Amino acid sequence: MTTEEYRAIAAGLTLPNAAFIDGAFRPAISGKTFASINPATGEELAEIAACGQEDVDFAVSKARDAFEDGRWSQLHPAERKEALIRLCKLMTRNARELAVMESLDSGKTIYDCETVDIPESIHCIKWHAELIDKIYDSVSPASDNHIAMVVREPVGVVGLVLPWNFPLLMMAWKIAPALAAGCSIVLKPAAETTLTALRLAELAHEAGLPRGVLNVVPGSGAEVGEPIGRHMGIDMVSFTGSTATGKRFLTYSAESNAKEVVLEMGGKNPAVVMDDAENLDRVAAHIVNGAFWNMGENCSASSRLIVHKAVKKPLLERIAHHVKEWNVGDPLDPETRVGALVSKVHYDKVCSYLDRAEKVIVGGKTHKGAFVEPTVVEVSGNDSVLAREEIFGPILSVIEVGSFDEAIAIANDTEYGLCASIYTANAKRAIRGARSLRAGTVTVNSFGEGDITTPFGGFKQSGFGGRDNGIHAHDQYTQLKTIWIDLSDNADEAVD
Ligand SMILES: NC(=O)C1=CN([C@@H]2O[C@H](COP(=O)(O)OP(=O)(O)OC[C@H]3O[C@@H](n4cnc5c(N)ncnc54)[C@H](O)[C@@H]3O)[C@@H](O)[C@H]2O)C=CC1
Ligand code: BAL
Repeated sequence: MTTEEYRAIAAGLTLPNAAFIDGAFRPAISGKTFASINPATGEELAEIAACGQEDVDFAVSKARDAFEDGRWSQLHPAERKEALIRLCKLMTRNARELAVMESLDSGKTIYDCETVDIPESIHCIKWHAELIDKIYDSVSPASDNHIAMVVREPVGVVGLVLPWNFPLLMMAWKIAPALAAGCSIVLKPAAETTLTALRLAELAHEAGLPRGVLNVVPGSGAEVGEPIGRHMGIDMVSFTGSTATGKRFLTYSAESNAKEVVLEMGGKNPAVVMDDAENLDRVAAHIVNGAFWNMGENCSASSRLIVHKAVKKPLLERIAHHVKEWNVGDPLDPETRVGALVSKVHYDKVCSYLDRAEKVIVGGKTHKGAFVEPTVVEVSGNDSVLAREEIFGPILSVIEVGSFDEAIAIANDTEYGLCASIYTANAKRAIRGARSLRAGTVTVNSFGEGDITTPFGGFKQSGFGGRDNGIHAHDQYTQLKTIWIDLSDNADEAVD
């Protein structure tokens, strides 16, 4: 496919612009709208329904009706599985359209949308669909006179609040296990990136998901996110986004109905390179990918390079070489590897960090239309603002160290604990490092987030209450029930 061909698809798209509630597109009850902007061009893509409290109330009541009457929650697991598999087929049939929509809305490269975001979203939904009729309950080892069943039940109506960096993929990470478990959903996409969420809800309806089960309510954090967090009719919230906003959901829960809260939040993820790391060229390629993939707009981005002084110079030379492969350009050009940042607001934030950079080693240029070159900066130490704060842009901060213990101490000297990497040829060091790094995912001699089979979430202020992905994701959307059955004939025994 060429850029012109992608542009032609973009020009022919019908963009969804209304809330999707109870199986139908609906304008906001207030009639208000907000503009959806293509960050690469600054052009308006659509006017989207700006929902508020009354739309959230309506969506929750429809989700509750759906949950209580069992049209999805009590459907035979095999039928739930079939509906989700039909959804995957529809997504596959519409994959190119979804990829172009995602790229236009977020500034992500069409290359990533086509090779990661859309196929991995489909894979995620399929994986959880296949799991539905394979997870089982248990019987506890109670006494001979009793039998105790430990069963899992769907948690009920769940609120899902999404970020803008992987709009469709984060939706898949959350709706797939929630729907597999039998929950009903009220979902808020980030205001910057609403299009694919609305289109996916429409496709789910076409695939046979009953009305009211998957509701998408676009709008701002204050007008839709907070009402979801505080809603008395929502049993659980799963959120991905910044740590500051994530923590608010704990307050919302405490001040409303003590709903369960699962938070997947920020990261300032270290990549530790020891003096014995093998194949520095390969290490450099991983570091560059970890730092600059998805424009660095990634909670798991390796944004801090903690490198032993013995290999710093050759490693930085190889990093500078690999950065050249990450060309900045039109997101709809299939050759582009670094697209636009998600918005002008976010671009300004990333630029403000660049302005504070003490020593730029590679990159550093910015271009109108929210483009920032992959940039490597050397910082004086881990106290530098560039080493401490989540920038969420293509900026890699380099910190020099002299020993393994110093490297681990600096790696752990952060409020975050989402991901970490260690590069070393020494097996003991690799294992000691992996055990000492306080992060939910540690990769050895590579960058990555695991895959759909492995739980994803953070330690410290990166995560709270549960994990996305893997079989563990089901824990978020189910609750345990004990059913204790008395088998005795004797009334006295029964009291025991
Ligand atoms: N961990 C991650 O994956 C992400 C981290 N971030 C970080 O957050 C920074 C700011 O980006 P934002 O888009 O402002 O992130 P955010 O955390 O504020 O937004 C995430 C979601 O929460 C909603 N939200 C915002 N304020 C809310 C509130 N008061 N109550 C309820 N919901 C609310 C947003 O509308 C969005 O749907 C980024 O620069 C980045 O550092 C942003 C997106 C994803
Ligand atoms: N990288 C997937 C999770 C996130 O960025 O929020």
